[in-house]
Amino acid sequence: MTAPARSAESPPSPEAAPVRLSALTKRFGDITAVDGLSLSVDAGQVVALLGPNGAGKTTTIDMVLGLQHPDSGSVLIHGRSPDRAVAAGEVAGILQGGGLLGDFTVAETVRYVASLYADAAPVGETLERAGLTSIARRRVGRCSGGEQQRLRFALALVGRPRLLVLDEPTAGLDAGGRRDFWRTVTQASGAMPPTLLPPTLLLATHQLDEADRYADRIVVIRGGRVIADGTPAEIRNAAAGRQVTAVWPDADETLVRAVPGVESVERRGVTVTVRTRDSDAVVRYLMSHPAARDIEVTSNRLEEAFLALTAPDAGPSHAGTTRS
Ligand SMILES: Nc1ncnc2c1ncn2[C@@H]1O[C@H](COP(=O)(O)OP(=O)(O)OP(=O)(O)O)[C@@H](O)[C@H]1O
Repeated sequence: MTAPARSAESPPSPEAAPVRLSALTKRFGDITAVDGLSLSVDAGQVVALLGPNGAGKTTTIDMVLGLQHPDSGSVLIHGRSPDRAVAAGEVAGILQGGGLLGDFTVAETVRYVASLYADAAPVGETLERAGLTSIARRRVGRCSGGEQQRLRFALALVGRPRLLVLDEPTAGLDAGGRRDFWRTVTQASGAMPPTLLPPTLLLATHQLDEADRYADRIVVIRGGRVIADGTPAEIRNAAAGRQVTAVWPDADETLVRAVPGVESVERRGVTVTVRTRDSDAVVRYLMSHPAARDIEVTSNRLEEAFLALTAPDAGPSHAGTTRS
C-alpha cells in the first residue's frame, strides 16, 4: 500500500491523462533499468506492462508511485507529480509483497487504513467489493495468500483512488487464488459506484494469460523500453501474425507465397498452411480458387508473440503502435 493521507492542495486537471511518462530513464550503477520510456495511459483503460524478468516493470511502477525518482524524463499523474498525486489519494498501489499486520483482523485492517483518509469509502462496502465480508473477523495471519491479496486490493480501494497500480498482483498465488483475485477486481470494476471505482488500472505482469484476459491494452517492455503497444489481439498479430489453413490438393506454393503479407507456406499432404500478416488477403486468394476448401484462420497464441517480441535478438515490433 502507498501512503494515504489526503492533502488540501489544488485539484488535478480533469483533462490530464492518468499516467504520462515522458522519456523516462532510471539507472542503477551500470544498469539502465528504464531507458527513455514514454507512455500515456487514458482514463478508464486497463493497461498491462508485460515483460520478462528484469525488463524494468517494477522500476517503472515505482516511479509512477513516487517510490523511485527518474534520472531524466518525467512522470505526471493526472497532470501532477507522483508525490502530490499519492498524497492526494488519487493513486494507490498493490506492490509485490506489501506488508500486512498478521494480528489485525481483515475488518480492523481496512478500518485502520480508512481512518487515514479524509474521504474514505465505507468499510463495509469496501469489504463487500473485495469479497471479504465472510472473513471480515479472521486474523490476517490466518488468511490464505489469495485472501491477503484481496485485502491489499480492499486497502487500495478504500481511499477511492482514480488510478490503481498493481505490480505482479498474483505472484505466488495458485491457479484458484489468481482466478479469485481477478474475479474480485473485475467484479469490483464492473459493479462499483463511481465513488469506489478506480477507473484506470496499470498492471505489471509477466503472466501472459493475465495480460491477455484482463487488459484492454498491453505494453510490452524489454530492456527498459517499449517494444510493442496495442490490444492483446494487436500484440499477437504484431509478433507473429495469423495462420491460414486450407485443403487444396493442387496448390501452387509459389503463387501463394506471392500473396501480400505471406511469410511462409507449408504443405503437408493435401493441406496448405500459410503464416501471414494479412489473413484477409490470403483468404480472398484462396476463395478465388474453387479447389481450395475447408479454409480456417487462427490467431497465434500470445505466448508465441511474447517470446518472439522479447527474444534478446528480436528487433522492435513493426506492427505494434507506440503511443506517448
Ligand atoms: N535497486 C536496484 N539496484 C540495482 N539494480 C536494480 C535495482 N532495482 C532494479 N534493478 C535492476 O534493474 C533492472 C530492471 O529491474 P525491474 O525490477 O524493474 O524489472 P522487472 O521487469 O520488474 O523484473 P521482475 O519481473 O523480475 O520483477 C534489472 O536488471 C534489475 O536487476
